[in-house]
This record gives sequence, C-alpha cells and structure tokens, in this order.
Amino acid sequence: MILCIDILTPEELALINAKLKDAEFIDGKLTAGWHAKEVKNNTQISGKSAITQDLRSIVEQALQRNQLFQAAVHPKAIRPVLFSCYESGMYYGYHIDNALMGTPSMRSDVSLTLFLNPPDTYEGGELVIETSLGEQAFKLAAGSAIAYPSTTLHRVEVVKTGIRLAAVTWIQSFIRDPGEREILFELNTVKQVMYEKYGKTPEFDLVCKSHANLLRKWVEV
Ligand SMILES: O=C(O)CCC(=O)C(=O)O
Ligand SMILES: [Fe+2]
Repeated sequence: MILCIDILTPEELALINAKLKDAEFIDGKLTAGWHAKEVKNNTQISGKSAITQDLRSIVEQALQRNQLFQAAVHPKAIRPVLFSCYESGMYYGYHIDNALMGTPSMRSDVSLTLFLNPPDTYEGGELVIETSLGEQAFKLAAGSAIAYPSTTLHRVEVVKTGIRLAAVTWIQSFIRDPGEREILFELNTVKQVMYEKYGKTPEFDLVCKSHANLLRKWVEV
C-alpha cells in the first residue's frame, strides 16, 4: 500500500524551513548502502549537527500524533530522520533500501518521504516507485508525506531547476507483511466510518472483534 498523508502544520513547516536556511549540507553518499552510493547524488544535513536534533523532534512528534500514519504503518521503531537537499542536476537512481539499519539493527518495512518545499518551486525531483502497475511518480505538497513499502525499487528523478527539500525515514512495523498491514488499515477505516454513521451497533462490535483478533494474530512484539 502506498499512502499520502498530510503530516506537518503550516507552523511546523515554516519552523523547519527557517531552520533549514542555516543548515550545512554534506554529501549524501555517506549514509547510503554500498550499491546505492553509486546512484546517490544529493546532499544531507549531518546527523551530528545541532539543527538536526531540533528538526528531527518536530517531524517525530508530527508522526506520533498522526492517526492515519499510526493506523496505516503501526510503527514499532522509526529511524532518525534525514534531511536532504537536491540542487539542480541532483538525483537518486534506482535502489532498494537496506533491509537492516542502525545499531542495534531494525528492519525497514516502510519508507517515508516528507516533502518540505512547494512542488512548483522546482522542476523534476519526483519520487518514482516501481509497482506492479508500472512506475508511479509522486511530488507532494510541502508538509505531506508518502509512506511506501521498503520492499520496492525506487528513485528520485533528476532536479532540473530549483531545489528539492525533503525529510526521509524508515519504519519497522509491528505488522511485518504489507498485505496484512493493508487489511488491518482497511478494517480500521471501516470501524471508524461505521461508528460515525451508526454508532456502537452489534455489527460494529463484530468488526472490532475481527480487527483486534487479526492484530493479535499478526503483531510482532
Ligand atoms: O528523497 C526521497 O524521496 C527518497 C530518498 C531515498 O530513496 C532514500 O534516501 O533511500
Ligand atoms: Fe531509498
């Protein structure tokens, strides 16, 4: 399942962009796996910089409070967010994200890109994901994120003019299997809608039971 979610408030977005203006960006190859290095051509803020800590906590809090993100992704662990900048001519070619990240290692189940500047201020820079229906390209509004399975090949189209600012991270889910995550997400959506329309009916209770019991069956704790 590929899902686009509004994450940041206008205030958070403005704060992030103000902080990014003072940030120093370094070569993005430093955080890429050995084969992704070959096709990664962007810049990132160093994880050690003081600005990074402030920026990370804004994004992490926004992800924690977002009900749609929580219901779709079931996050168990989230990697420290990386802030990247693609200037004109920069790109990230096709690659697969590392399955294991960090120490102690976590598994990457879901990859997430949060777009930080308006799409009409740069040409190119789409996130292109290879899906069973062919390539799908995404270039979202500032403050919106796309969450997609880490099992997919994906790339960032060359930026032709302007700059592309984004935050990226990876999530280990309590639900490892993307198909199971999708079923739980849909059942949860049905639960919400049924409750809003009809209240706590016996049918609603049955859907709650199926949702809770499937979660119990599939969850990894
Ligand atoms: O910036 C993006 O949209 C994706 C970046 C990416 O694929 C990565 O860092 O592994
Ligand atoms: Fe990637």
